Parts: sequence; C-alpha cells; structure tokens
Amino acid sequence: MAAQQAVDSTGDPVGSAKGAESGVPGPPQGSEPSPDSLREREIGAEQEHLDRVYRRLEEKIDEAEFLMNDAARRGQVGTPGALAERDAQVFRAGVHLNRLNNEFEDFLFGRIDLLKGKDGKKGPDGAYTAVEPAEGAVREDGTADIAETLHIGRIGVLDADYAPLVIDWRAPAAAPFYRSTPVEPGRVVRRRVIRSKGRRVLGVEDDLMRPELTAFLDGERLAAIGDGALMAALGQARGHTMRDIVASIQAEQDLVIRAPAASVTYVEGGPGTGKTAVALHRAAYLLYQDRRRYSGGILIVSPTPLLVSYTEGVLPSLGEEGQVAIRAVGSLYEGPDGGQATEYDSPAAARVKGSARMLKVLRKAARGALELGEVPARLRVVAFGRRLELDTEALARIRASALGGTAPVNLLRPRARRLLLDALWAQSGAGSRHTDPELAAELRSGFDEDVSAEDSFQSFLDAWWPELTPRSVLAAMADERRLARWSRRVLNQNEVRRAARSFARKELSVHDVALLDELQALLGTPVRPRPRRELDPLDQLTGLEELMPRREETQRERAERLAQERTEYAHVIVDEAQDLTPMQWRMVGRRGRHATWTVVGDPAQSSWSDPEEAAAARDEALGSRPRRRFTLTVNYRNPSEVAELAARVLALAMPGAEAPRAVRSTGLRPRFRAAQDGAPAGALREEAARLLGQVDGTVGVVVAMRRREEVRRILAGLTAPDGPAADTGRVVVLGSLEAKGLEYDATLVLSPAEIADESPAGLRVLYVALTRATQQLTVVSTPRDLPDAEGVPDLLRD
Ligand SMILES: Nc1ncnc2c1ncn2[C@@H]1O[C@H](COP(=O)(O)OP(=O)(O)OP(=O)(O)O)[C@@H](O)[C@H]1O
Repeated sequence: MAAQQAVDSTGDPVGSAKGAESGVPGPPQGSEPSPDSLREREIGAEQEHLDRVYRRLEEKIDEAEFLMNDAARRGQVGTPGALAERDAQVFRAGVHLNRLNNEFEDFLFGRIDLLKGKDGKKGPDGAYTAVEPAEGAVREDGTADIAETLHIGRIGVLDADYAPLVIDWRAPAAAPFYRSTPVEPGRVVRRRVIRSKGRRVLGVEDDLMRPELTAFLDGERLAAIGDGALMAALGQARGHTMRDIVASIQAEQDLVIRAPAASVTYVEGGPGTGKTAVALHRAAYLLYQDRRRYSGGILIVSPTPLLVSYTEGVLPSLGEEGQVAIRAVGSLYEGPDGGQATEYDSPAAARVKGSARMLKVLRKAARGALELGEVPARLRVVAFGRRLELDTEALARIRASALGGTAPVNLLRPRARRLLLDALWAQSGAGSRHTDPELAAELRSGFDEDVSAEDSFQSFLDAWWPELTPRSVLAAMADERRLARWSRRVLNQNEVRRAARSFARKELSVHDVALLDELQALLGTPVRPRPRRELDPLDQLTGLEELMPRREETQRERAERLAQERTEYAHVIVDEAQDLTPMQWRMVGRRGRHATWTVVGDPAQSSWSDPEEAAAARDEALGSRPRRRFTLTVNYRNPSEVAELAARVLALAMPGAEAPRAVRSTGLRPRFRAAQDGAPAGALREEAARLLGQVDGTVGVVVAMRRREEVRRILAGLTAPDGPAADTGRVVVLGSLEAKGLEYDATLVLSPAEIADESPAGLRVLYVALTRATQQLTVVSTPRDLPDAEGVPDLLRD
C-alpha cells in the first residue's frame, strides 16, 4: 500500500504525519507559503526539470538523425563491410529515434528524494546504488539533508556529462520508488508522482516515507503535496484499453516484476490485485534487464481476444514492442489451417475436449486417419519385366510396421515407401540372383528406381499414405462411429456423441485449437525444399544479394515476421493460468520447452471443471524447474462495497479461500433489481441507462453465454437518459466466459443463478462476473434467482 499522505490537497499536514504532532518544529507562522503557491512552486520546479529533459532529448534526436544520415552516406561507399555497418547503424538509430519521437503522455512520472547512502558506489545509470542510509544521514535532532534526487521515467536519459536526468523505471536505482514504504523506507524521504502531458507538468502527488523527519533540500524544507497518487489513479474512469501502472506500482507487485527470470515465477492473487498489469510490466522489465537473452521473444498467453485487445497497448506505452507477442489461447496454433477461434463449446463438450484423455484419442486418430478416403485394396507394379502385387493383408502388415513407435505420421511416409519397395523386391526374387553384395546393391537400386518411376506406384503411395493435416483429422472425428472407435475405453458414449457433434461445426472453437496443435505435433510437417528467393541477376553477378538487407522491410514488419516464424520463446507469461485446460497446457508448454516462465492466476476464478487435472498438466508443462511463489493481496479494482458482495460467492465457490483486501470505498452499495414477470428486457434497459448516466467510462453487462445475442439486441442503441448518441459505444455485452480479466466503471450482472448453473465451475465464473466493476455494480435477477423482496438473489444473500 502507498504511504499515508503527509500533506493533503490543500497543503496542510494530515494524519500522524503532522509536523506538530510528531514533535518536529514547523517553520514560524506567517512565513509559510500558501498551499497554492507551494503547489505552484513544486510544479514549477518539476517543469524546469522536464524542460531540461526535453532539451536533452532533442539533442539526442539530432544525434540519432545524424547517425541515420551518416549511415546512409556510408551506404554509398558500397563495400560489403560498410554495408553491414550501415545496416547495424540504421537499425540502432531507428530504434532510438522511434523512442525519442514518441511524445509520451507522461514521459517523466516519478521522483525520489534520498538520504545519503551507505557507500559511494554509482551504477551504470549514474545513480548511487546504496539502498540503506549512511550512518549519520539523520542528525540526532531528527533533521536530515537530501543527498540525491532521482527522476524516474519511461526510458533513461543522461545529460551531456553522463549524470542521470531520468532513470529508466526498470533500472535498479528506480526500485526504491516502488519498494519504499513508511515501514521500510530505506533512503527514501519523499516519493513523488508527477503528472505530465507532453511537455507540460500538470500536477504532483507526494508520499512521505519518513514523516518523522524534517528534511532539507538545498537548505529549504522538503514540502509534500497531494491527495495520494494511487487513489487518484484507481478512481479514474476506465476506457476500452488498459493503462500502464508504471507510476504507481506497489511494493508487493514490484517484487514480482523484478523477480529474477530463472525458472518459474508463480503468482497468485484474487481479482483486481494487478496480476495482468504485473505480467505486462514484467515483460518490459525482463527485456530491459537482458535484451539479448529475450531476443528469443516473450510470449504472453491471454484467455480471450477481448483481453488481448484490452491489454496490448500497455507494452508500447512502456517503450516495448516487437519482442513480445500477446496471443489469445484460441489463436496460438499457427498452422495454415488454423486461425483465430472465438467460438465456445458447450461446457459438457469443452470438458471432454480440454481433458488430458484427448491425447490418447488424438494419437489413435492421427494414425487411424490414414485409412480414410479411397484406400486402394492392392498395389500392382511391373518391374524387371514381372508383374508384382501386394494384397490387402500384406499392405496392412506393412502399414502396421511403418507405424511402429511414436514418430509423426507424415514423417513416416519415406519409411512406408521403403517397406513397400522391400516387400516388392522380396516378391520379385531378384535378390537371389547375385551373391556379390556390390552387384546385388546395384540391382536393388535399379529396381527401386524402376518402381518409383512408375506412375501407378506414386499415385498408390499418395492415396495409401496421404499427407494429413490437423484440420482434416479433426474433421474426421465428427463421425461418431469413427470417433467411438478411436476413443474406445477412453471416452464414454455420451462424451463421444457430444464431442463428435462439436467437431461437425464449421467454425473452430477455442478448445479445438489445442487439439489442432496437438495433432500438428503428432502428424509433423514433411520437409519440403524451400522455394528460392527471386534473385536480382545483377546482384548475383556482384554477389551482393546475400549481403544486402531486405530494404523494403520495416523494423515492425521484421519483428512481425520473426514472431510468425517463431514457434518457441525465451520467456512465456501465462495470464489467467487457472483457466488453461490440460490440452491447452500441452500447447503452451510446447512453446516454452527451453523458456523461463511467469505464471499468474487465481484458482478461485477457474472456469475449468477439474482444476486438479489442469494442475497436473501445468506441472508437466513447467517441468522440474524450481518455482518461486508470490501472492498479491490487495484488490485495486473493486470498491469494498462490491468486493464484499463478491466475497459471499467466493465463500460458496471455494470455502475457506481468502478474498483480497479492497483499498477503496465509494459509499455506493450494489443495487438489486428483480425483473418483472421474469422478462428482464425492461429492467436491463433501465438499469444500464442509469449506470451510463452515473459513470463516465464503460458499462459492462455480463450475462450467461447463451443470453449474449438476446441481451445485445435488448440493449442495442442504448444511451444514458438525455445522453449523447456516442454513449452507445460505452455499453458492452459479454458472455460470462468473456468477462475474464476485463473491467468496467460499472457492471450489470444478469441472473447470477443462470451463470452459476452454466457449468460445474459456474460459481467461480460468477465470482469473476461480480468482480469486474471499478465503481458500481447492479444485479438484475430473474425468478430462477429466487430474489427476496429487495430483489437480492438467493445466492448473494448473507
Ligand atoms: N499499483 C497500481 N496502481 C494503479 N492501478 C493499479 C495498480 N495495480 C493494479 N491496478 C489497477 O487495478 C486493476 C486491476 O488490475 P489487473 O486487471 O491487472 O488485476 P488482475 O489481478 O489481473 O485481476 P483479475 O484476476 O480480475 O483479472 C487495473 O485497472 C489496474 O490498472
């Protein structure tokens, strides 16, 4: 938690930090500047610093432009060495320019004023590295001098003498900005959050970490201004995209963000504790800390495309793009027959398709699918003047022997071909003609060539051992009888029926994707010769083609291409990890076989019906790597009024589980409304319009999955009473499973009972739905909820 404010928004001391109460003599009455002028003065001081920073940035931009031009000039020299050098320079300067040209909304956002440190060592960013104050830094009379002031920003900036103007938020020297608390202040006396836009400083908010001290900076008493930066950030209206929290990361979150990358960092925390935010900031931190190592890419796996679009702006705002791929679990399969899956299976079908038992079924299907289509009954060829024939039985024996072991089916085709040739050769009897091994070998290779050249042999092979695609095998599983054969003793009849029906659908479901990916691994991709790139004849003459960079490719395109070609990553971050099914864990695990991991989740929010089975699959994916565990305990999203209501459902969903502590209160209790005659349309429209009128940002309406379309129609075109037409974009209707990870200023939940009854994990899904609001929550109940006279559903009563 943030420290208590020492001075409130009017500039007066408040709480225990009051100068007079703590026995610190204040300056004489009358000489104290008015709160407004104090604030103005402090803002003015930060403005001066920001001006210096921008002047320095402009110099750096000039330098970068010079480098680019210089590099271009070198390009005209034309020797291969100069060209390679030019390419590297253009790349570096381009990255630099890109960053600098970005007029960040708040390029500079923090400042810490520090006591003298224990030792005098400086880090590479020019700041002193000591965390603890030097002996004697505080005088016996409780006064102290500020020895160092650091400004924290999105990227580091040094002045011309290599003194730090801005410290990168990820640098070790910036850690005290996030870690210092009044209990363990270290060297920090004052922690300041600076609000700026472009080149203008708009405001400052201070926390005093050592309120008992009277500290002086350049002979003047250190002032403290503000209302609490964290609370100000939390109270802001939510839009359609997530904001970074770089200016207000809290100590327990900072520990996770900066945890060493080795092995597995495992983070649990209830709704709103900042798990997603922390995961994103951690990606940026890891890149900063060891860019070379993570050039292998960082993959962030997110549960839904909605959450991907909600969060994907955060990394660019932290100055990171390109190396990090944020992907929904439904779009992880990259094969040509893949795509973005957004369909959801019924809970019963999903339960079968996500289960680890599917692995056995898929193994059978991958091999069994060879029998599909028009399988020729016999193979006939003419070789060495003889008619040779392999009948059904012989062919079955050969196939079984080729399929022995676990190698991918598509890669076994050469082996099957060789076994066919062996059988034909044996039948030809030609092997006994020569005793000389060299002559026999020659004869055999002539035989193989002859047979292979025959069209009938080639077309037989194509039909008998076709190249299988994951999609074709999945489609084959839509046949109930066939699926029953492949899943004998694994799935029961009901499960087979449900799964087969779901495979018959044209659209891919989120759960299909993990199956496609598994099939891809079981089938393998045959090696094909790479098509040669078109060569410019002139370049071939000079040999320059190999040396020239592909000039038409921008940095962004290059990053995208690399991301597409990449199948394994250096670090994998799994968000909402509690939702991954066993089959999805296998898919994600394949992308991080040699990676380090960050896994964030909350078991109480799991929509998967069998958490133990999923945990076993997770442990298999993460292997024996050691785990480092963290818990986040503070709910930054929900006001306490909303959190209290949600805690009732948590007690039902996971008896004994502890709810995170909410830090804000709005004074607005959740509102309940029972739908008239069981038809919720009227109540939904009225309540949604009411909420639109009350909050500035978005209103999320969470309903059971099967109600989505109906409620979208009901709320189409809705605006606040007398509100502008643009309001319509502020209402978003979501199925219960789609609400994962998202948040809205106000949430309207329709029928808790319907959501809870949707699946065996329904209560946990309801817990998710009830924890999406940052300000207000309204619950509309139907008769199924058994509401009391106040409209409070049975499930939510005390
Ligand atoms: N230190 C912080 N400063 C400001 N805002 C914060 C901080 N930590 C979290 N938040 C805000 O709290 C909200 C919840 O954060 P986030 O979505 O990361 O939580 P979560 O743990 O992933 O929640 P859930 O489990 O419900 O998905 C976000 O709006 C986030 O920006």
